[in-house]
Formats: sequence, structure tokens, C-alpha cells
Amino acid sequence: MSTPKTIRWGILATGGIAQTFTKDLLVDPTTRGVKHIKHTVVAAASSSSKSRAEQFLKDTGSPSDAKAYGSYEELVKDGNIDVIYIATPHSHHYQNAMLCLDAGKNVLCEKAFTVNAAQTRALADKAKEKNLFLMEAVWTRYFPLSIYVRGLITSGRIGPVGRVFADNSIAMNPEESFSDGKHRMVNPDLAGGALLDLGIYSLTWVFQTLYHTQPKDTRQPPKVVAALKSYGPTQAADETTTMVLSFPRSAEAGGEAHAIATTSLRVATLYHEDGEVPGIRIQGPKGEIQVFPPAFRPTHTRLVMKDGTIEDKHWPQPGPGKGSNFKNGFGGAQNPEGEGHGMFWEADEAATAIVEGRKEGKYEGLAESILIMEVMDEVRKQGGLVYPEKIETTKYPTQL
Ligand SMILES: NC(=O)C1=CN([C@@H]2O[C@H](COP(=O)(O)OP(=O)(O)OC[C@H]3O[C@@H](n4cnc5c(N)ncnc54)[C@H](OP(=O)(O)O)[C@@H]3O)[C@@H](O)[C@H]2O)C=CC1
Ligand SMILES: O=C1OC[C@@H](O)[C@H](O)[C@H]1O
Repeated sequence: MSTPKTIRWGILATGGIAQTFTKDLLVDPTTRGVKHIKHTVVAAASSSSKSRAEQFLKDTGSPSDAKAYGSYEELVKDGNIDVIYIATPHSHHYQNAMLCLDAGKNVLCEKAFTVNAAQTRALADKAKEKNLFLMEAVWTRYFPLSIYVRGLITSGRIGPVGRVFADNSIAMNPEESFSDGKHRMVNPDLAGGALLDLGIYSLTWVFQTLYHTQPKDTRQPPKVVAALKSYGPTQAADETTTMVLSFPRSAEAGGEAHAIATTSLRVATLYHEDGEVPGIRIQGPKGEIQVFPPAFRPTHTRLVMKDGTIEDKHWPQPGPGKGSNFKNGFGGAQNPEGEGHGMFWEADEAATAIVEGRKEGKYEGLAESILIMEVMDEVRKQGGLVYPEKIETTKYPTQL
């Protein structure tokens, strides 16, 4: 067997998800059966200070020779890096990703990819021009659970999917949790609101079941109708957003397929060990696939067939990991000590693509990311949600 290729990561930003991702990155890939690649962290940068980057490297258990930088500009100049993971608020992704691509770095960028579709398009163009890898870090797409669900659909087991319900919401009591209005979840300057942060997962489930499972040459964009309720204290971020999508289909493929995608910072499809309610329901004439919350990190599926068959499956995140610091206090998923968080699968895909010379992710390419951003643009347009020009612009560089 050939020696695994080691991919050298640079981490841009040191907040909550950067910590979780980096700890996952350092979980031995063989614990999940991955033998062709390895990951290492060679550098991290904080826009606040070099010492914060140093602390981050310590806290995540990164190799002791990893470099700490006090600015993102220094990080992108490091010639030792194969790929940069961007973990700033979505408002900053466009400027940060442009900085990396301009400097010749491959990029894995957190979701939501950008604030709008024009920005994602501009990044895709830049990556193409520079012949670099670029992928939106929609980690859920790379879970074995998601691969299983898509496989069930393409196998025809439930028949042509006619309808999908997809909710990703967290009842987070926003006024109390974000009383000063500055948190990225509600702050318009940071592209706050449910849609870009949480609704992206509802749309991920809709697209990976109703769009990505279709043959490439027959995929068509959906029509969208949306209702958007603003978050009271700022009136410039959405609190609850509901989308109805209709995907055109040929008669043989079952005719038009519908989806209802919902998201909220106020109410949610709650999950408890006993009596779980599926947040995702994928319905065909012969059966239904249920996926239990949270939609971003599900670990339980159920197939319910019309003939009475029920198949429950549990999808633990393989260890030995380091546990997770992912305690967001709003009911977000937490993995038990001794398990990973599940972010390593998207990292494996990014690393594999780089080794193979591919420029896009396998389970969500740039065209699909752009289309989902276009849907979110349309939803915001119908709901009258506009962010400040400095974060909507494609002008690079722009000081944020
Ligand atoms: N895939 C997933 O499961 C999750 C993804 N996310 C995504 O990751 C991104 C970051 O989220 P999260 O880690 O929770 O956010 P945090 O607020 O915890 O961290 C964001 C980091 O970005 C950097 N930053 C740079 N400029 C700013 C600014 N003006 N305001 C705030 N932070 C700034 C800071 O790092 P520094 O000071 O080091 O530069 C900060 O620590 C978001 O796009 C979010 O959607 C978030 C949670 C889960
Ligand atoms: O991506 C995410 O998934 C988990 C949520 O708690 C978080 O707000 C979001 O950014």
C-alpha cells in the first residue's frame, strides 16, 4: 500500500468552529478507515493578535512547530500551506477567500459560502483563473449518513421523490442570548439571521435529495416562494424563514417535486433521546426517509416503507476523537467524549481533491453552491432583507 499523502492546513480565524474543525482534523484518519491521506496543521492566524493564534494552536493540540500569525495577510503568504480553512463570520468569507485565492492558496470556506450569489460567482471565477481548489464547507454533505440517504434515493427504493420537508432551526431565545445585538447570529454587519446560518442546512437537505440525486444533465433550478419574519430588535436579520420550492421534473421522473424548507432562531423541531421527531422527511410513493435532528449533524435515520417495513440506522461519529467544544448553548449537537465531531469527512474530501488535482468538492460543486446562494438571494428579495453594502459588495478589497 502506498504511503498516505499529508495535507498541510492553515487555519484562518480562531473562533468556535475553527476550534472544533481543527480538533477533528487532528483525529487519526485511520479511525474512520481513511488510509490515503493524513492532515496536519502548519499554521493558524487570528485577526486579533498573534498570542490568540498561539493559544489556539495549543488548545487544539496542533503540532508544536505550527506557526502563529497575528493577521490573515501573513498567513496567506506562508509557502508551507496546501489549503486554508476559513472560519470567520459569513460577512467576511468573500474578502477572506479572495485574499487566500489571490495569494495562490486552495480554500475550504465555512458556510454560508458568501453573503450573496454574486460573491460566490466571483470566488468561483477567481479559483478557476488561478487553477485552485475551492469548496464550501457544508460538512453534512460528506457524512456517511448523507451518502446513504442519497443512495437510497438513487436506488429507487422509495420511488421518485415527490416531496421533502426540511427544518433546521434552534429555539435559542435570541433576545436573552444576544441581548446586545452584536452576536453574529443577529448582527446585520455580520450577515446575521436564521437563513444564512441555519436555513442553509434546510436547503442542503432539499438540494441533496431533490437536485443532486438527479442526473447532471436534467437538473433544473427550482421556483421559490418565501415568507420571512424579521428579528424584532434589529429588523435587519431574519428570525423565521419559510420557503416553498418547486423543482421541474420530466413525467417519467414523477413530474414536479416540492419542498418546504424552514428555519428559525425562535422555534424548532426539538430532539430528545425519547420521542424524537424527524426534522427531515423525504417522501416517495413507496416510502419515506426520515432524518432526525439536528439537521446539520444528524446521527439517526429511519426508512418507513408503505409495506410496513421500518429500518432504523444510527450513525455514530467515529473516534477516538477529542470530544467537542461545540457547546453553543442553544441545543446544538454535542458529541460525547471519545468521538469526533464529523467535520473530518469534509476535510478528507478537500484533501483528496487536492491530491487528485480536482478543483471542487465531490458532493457539492461550485455550480450547486452558487444555485443555493441564488435561492437565498431570492428568498431575501421576497422578504425584503438587505445587508449593509460593504458586506454585499463584490468589490475586493473592501475594508470591513
Ligand atoms: N459547520 C458548522 O457546523 C458551523 C459553521 N459555522 C460557521 O463558521 C463561521 C464562524 O462561526 P463561529 O466560529 O461560530 O463564529 P465565532 O464568532 O466563534 O468566530 C469567528 C471568528 O472570526 C474571526 N473574526 C474576524 N473578524 C471578525 C468580526 N468582525 N467579528 C467576529 N469575528 C471575526 C475571529 O477570529 P480571530 O480573532 O482569530 O481572527 C472570530 O473568533 C460562520 O460562517 C458560521 O456559519 C459556525 C458554527 C458551526
Ligand atoms: O453551522 C452551524 O451549525 C450549528 C449551529 O449551532 C451553528 O449556529 C451553525 O453556524
